[in-house]
Amino acid sequence: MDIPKFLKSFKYATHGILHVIKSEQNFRFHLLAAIIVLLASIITGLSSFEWIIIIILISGMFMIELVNASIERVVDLASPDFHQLALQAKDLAAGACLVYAICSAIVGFIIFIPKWWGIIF
Ligand SMILES: Nc1ncnc2c1ncn2[C@@H]1O[C@H](COP(=O)(O)OP(=O)(O)OP(=O)(O)O)[C@@H](O)[C@H]1O
Repeated sequence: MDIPKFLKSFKYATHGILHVIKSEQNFRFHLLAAIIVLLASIITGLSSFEWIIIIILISGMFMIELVNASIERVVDLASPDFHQLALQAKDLAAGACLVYAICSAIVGFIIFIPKWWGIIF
């Protein structure tokens, strides 16, 4: 196994994540939302299964935002001028992020609302 090559791939991946944090406002918003959800999870007290769901949802959101940012860059490179297919590629990727965000919010409500219900009422 080529260990230096393996370690370099971590370096490149870290560069990609740092770049997207610096350049993408949406990613920073999701980072803030993830911190709030993690704090709420700690304060609320979740089961192991619920923690697994929350971690999958948060990491999934980051993954899809990274893929979306990647698609945006490839589209800008391939089609700097207006093109209907460029528009569709970017809108489809943005749509994928929206579907996942809505799904995550619904699952979050299903986990948290019953736990908070007893505290609030
Ligand atoms: N080359 C293009 N041809 C046609 N439409 C485009 C093109 N580039 C962008 N668009 C349209 O403009 C929208 C916004 O594109 P933009 O590149 O600004 O991405 P964004 O979603 O605002 O993300 P970011 O703010 O991170 O750049 C796209 O979703 C698409 O509808």
